[in-house]
Amino acid sequence: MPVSDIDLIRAWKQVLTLSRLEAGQTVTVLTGADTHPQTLRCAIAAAGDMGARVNRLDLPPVNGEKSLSRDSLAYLGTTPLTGNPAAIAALKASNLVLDLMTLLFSPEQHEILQGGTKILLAVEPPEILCRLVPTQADRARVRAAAAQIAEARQMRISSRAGTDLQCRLGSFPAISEYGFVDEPGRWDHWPSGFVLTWPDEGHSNGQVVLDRGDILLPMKDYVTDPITLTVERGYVTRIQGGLQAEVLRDYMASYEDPEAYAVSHIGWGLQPRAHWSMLGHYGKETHIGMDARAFEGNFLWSMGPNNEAGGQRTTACHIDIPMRHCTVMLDDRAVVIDGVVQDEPGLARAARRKELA
Ligand SMILES: O=c1ccc(O)c[nH]1
Repeated sequence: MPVSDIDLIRAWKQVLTLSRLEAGQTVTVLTGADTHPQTLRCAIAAAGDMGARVNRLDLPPVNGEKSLSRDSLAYLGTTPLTGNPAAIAALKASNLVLDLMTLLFSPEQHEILQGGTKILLAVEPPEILCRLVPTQADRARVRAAAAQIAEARQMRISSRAGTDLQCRLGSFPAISEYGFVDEPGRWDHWPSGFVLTWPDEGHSNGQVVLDRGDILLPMKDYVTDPITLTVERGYVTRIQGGLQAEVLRDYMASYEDPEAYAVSHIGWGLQPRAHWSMLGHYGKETHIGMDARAFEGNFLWSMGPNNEAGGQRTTACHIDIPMRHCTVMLDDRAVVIDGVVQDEPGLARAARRKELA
C-alpha cells in the first residue's frame, strides 16, 4: 500500500543526513524511463529542503531489446553513460548522485566514484524504501561483518540440504551495503543491509543445493524442487534438477557467455526489516527483490560479474541466489548457523522467535 509524500520525504532526509549531505553541495538526480515519480518528487524536495543545489539528469534506456527480463539488475555492463561524456562530466561534478535508474556494476560508475562523487542507488518502490530506511545501527552491524570477512582466508558454506561450498578469500575487499553513502567515493544501495565479497578467481569448489524456499533472482521465484549446482575452480559446471533448473539453464544460455557461470559475490543478509516471505506479495515487475537479498541470516551468493570488486569479468548476466538455512564459516568461525546470524542482534532475535514458536 502507498506511503505519503511526508513519509517518503522524511525517509529521504534520514538517508541524506546519514549520507552527510551539506547545504550548498550539488546533488544530481539520475532518472530513467522507469523512475518512480513519487521517489523522484520526494528526493528533490528533501535535498532541496536541506539546502543542496539539485539537478536532474534524465537518461534514455538501454539494453531493453537484449534482456529477457524487465528487472533493471538482470542485464549489466553497458549503461546510458557508456560513451556519454557530457553525462559523466555532470555526475563527476556532483557531490552526490541519487541513482533512480540503475547504473550498477558499470565501468563508468567506477570512474565517477574515483573522483570522490558519492552514488546512492534507490529504485525499490516508495513503501519498501520507507520500511527499509537505513540506520547507523545497520551500518555498524554490516561493517562488523565486513571486518570478519577481511580477516578470513576461506568462506565455507554448508546446509542439511547438501550444500558444501569452499571459497578462498583474499584477492577482493569485503563490501558493506547498508543503504547510505557517508564517505567520499562510496556507492551504496537503499534498501540493503548485507555484506559481500568475491572469492579468489578460480578458487570456489564444491556444490550448492538449492532447497525449497531458496530464491532465484532476477526471476523472483521460490525454488520448489531442489537444484544442484556443481562448482569447479570458480565456475558452475552443472545445473541439475527439475523444471526450474531447466529454466535457469535456458535463461543463462541465452547470454551465450561462459563468464556468466562464474561465482560472483558471496555473503549474508543482516537486515531484520527485510523479509523472506515478501516475494509472494509483489508482482515481479513492481520491485527488484532487495528483501530477498537482505533478509537476516540468508546466504546470498551469485553468478556473473566481478568488476564491481575490481575484477576483470563484466558479463551481462547476473544471477543472485539468496538461500535459507545455511551455515557460513569464516575459517573456523561460524558467522551464520542454520540461517541464524551469530552476532548479538541475530542471537537475540532467534531466542525471541524460539519463545514464540
Ligand atoms: O545491491 C545489490 C544488488 C544486487 C547485487 O547483486 C548486489 N548488490
